[in-house]
Amino acid sequence: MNTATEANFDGLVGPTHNYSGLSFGNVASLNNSARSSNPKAAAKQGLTKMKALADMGFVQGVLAPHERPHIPTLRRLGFSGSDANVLEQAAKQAPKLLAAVSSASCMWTANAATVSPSGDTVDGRVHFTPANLVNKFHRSIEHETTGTILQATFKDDKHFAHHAALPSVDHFGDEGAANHTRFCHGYGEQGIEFFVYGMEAFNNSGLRPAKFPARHTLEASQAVARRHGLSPDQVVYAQQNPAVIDAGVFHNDVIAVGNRNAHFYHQEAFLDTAQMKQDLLTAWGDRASQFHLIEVPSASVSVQDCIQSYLFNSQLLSRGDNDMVLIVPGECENNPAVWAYLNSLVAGNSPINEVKVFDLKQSMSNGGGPACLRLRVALTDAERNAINPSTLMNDALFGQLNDWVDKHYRDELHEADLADPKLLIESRHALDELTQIMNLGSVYEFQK
Ligand SMILES: NCCC[C@H](NC(=O)CCC(=O)O)C(=O)O
Repeated sequence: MNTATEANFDGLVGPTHNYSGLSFGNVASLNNSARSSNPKAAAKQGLTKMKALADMGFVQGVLAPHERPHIPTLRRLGFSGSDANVLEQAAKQAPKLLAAVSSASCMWTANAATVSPSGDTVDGRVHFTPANLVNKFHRSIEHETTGTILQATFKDDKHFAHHAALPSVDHFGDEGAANHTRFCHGYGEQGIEFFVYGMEAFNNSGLRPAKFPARHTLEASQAVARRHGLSPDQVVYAQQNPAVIDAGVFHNDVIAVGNRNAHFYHQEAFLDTAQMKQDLLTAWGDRASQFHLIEVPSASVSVQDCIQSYLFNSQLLSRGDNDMVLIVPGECENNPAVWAYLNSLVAGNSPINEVKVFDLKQSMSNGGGPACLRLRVALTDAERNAINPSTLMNDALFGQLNDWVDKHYRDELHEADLADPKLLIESRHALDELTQIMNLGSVYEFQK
């Protein structure tokens, strides 16, 4: 029998993880700028979550971090000389630019790409489009390396199709799977791909947020759906409520999460909730009674509580039919309204039967919870067997990566440390070794 499963590929936190306040519209990023970070703890918190999921029986992969500070970008922007000179000049003349090219933001792999499983695509392959992340300069430099790492992980073109990112311009602002969910009966069957956008680029009369940017456009999602060869009647689009973007919900995965036959979302998440429900149920077809719309009312959990706790930035994982576990960050347990809601949810008769809490404080302080840290890839057995096996989490890889973090990572980093030429050298040594551990080949510019 062809049993398909959902794999989660988490971003391994890079050695330059820091808080620089780079993401306008992301409340945690802005509130924690100027704080010092702990890259070693950040990487270990992520590894602990990955290992726990692997131990629970889920297929768990690892995506390598990018080379940071990114000297090639600084050269493109006019800095020259040796790498040490480039760094020194940038630190002196444009420290905020240096912070931007040093961010470890590629750890949030929900934003790495949009993935369409083979059950949904016209050619029966798994399709990947790296997200251009054009709305934030520090993230707009990720997609090329992301594409290279995805290709080194999902190598076999019989099974996997890799596209380039969409044009890097606001009209096609694409934040990848942070705004994309798939509903299905079994992971190998044809599913419904649900794309959520912040605004329409080519329709000036459409509603838009006023204070914070809409990072993702409808036109970007439509282009991804065309490229991936999705069947139009299996695609649903919905606009995010501009008011929640203005409150700090910069990605839809801060206020909704879906899996198989369950959509778990906040009452205020969408501009037109009734339409969203109707469109999903129409696409689902018969057996509509098996589709769970779990709407959390504002009276139980406010939008502010969603943003503070990251209740919906959780991983909704299937252990079997109608049996799901929700992976939430520690902040949910510390928020009385959210914790009370979660306790009533698991006691009720939704498919969500258990909640597991993880400490991801280092990532959360930049606005990244459990769901931001993972890219979901539904895979058939044949596709799973075609993945680079050195990227899959198990006891051996967990041990190796923890030792590697202990050897190379600092336990304190301030924005000012980004100018330290030793940090650049340390990071390159670390990544060079990582490409051997994970059998990636030469994926970084400094290796070429
Ligand atoms: N899906 C979660 C993404 C979080 C990410 N934060 C950041 O890039 C903050 C980086 C900083 O401020 O140092 C973002 O906003 O895209």
